[in-house]
Amino acid sequence: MEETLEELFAVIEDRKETLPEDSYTASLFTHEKGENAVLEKLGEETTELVLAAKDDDHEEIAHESADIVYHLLVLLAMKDVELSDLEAELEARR
Ligand SMILES: N=c1c2ncn([C@@H]3O[C@H](COP(=O)(O)OP(=O)(O)OP(=O)(O)O)[C@@H](O)[C@H]3O)c2ncn1[C@@H]1O[C@H](COP(=O)(O)O)[C@@H](O)[C@H]1O
Repeated sequence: MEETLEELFAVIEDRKETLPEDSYTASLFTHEKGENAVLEKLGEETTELVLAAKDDDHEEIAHESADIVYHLLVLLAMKDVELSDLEAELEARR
């Protein structure tokens, strides 16, 4: 899991740097709505996760959770927050 998150975050940071035209991630960094594009996605997907949880739909819960984690990592990269900052915060709570 940790490796998956680190690899995904590295890809996101690369997309932020290189802004390929065909990249969904890059489109979030260049969106005309600015950071609101990713913030809106996080809001929508959180609502979808709540509905999936209410339905006890395990597959959908995993799907929406993955959407949220991905968009959360995009937000961290957008705000120049490192993955290690998130990790340190979680570690401090143990
Ligand atoms: N993990 C993701 C990822 N999760 C979600 N998404 C995109 O996020 C968008 C979600 O928006 P929507 O909710 O409107 O899409 P949807 O499928 O209709 O929504 P649901 O019904 O599924 O909730 C879709 O376009 C997905 O393709 C992602 N896009 C990219 N990644 C990762 O980012 C990497 C780089 O991707 P690119 O930037 O596209 O090259 C990929 O290799 C993946 O590892």
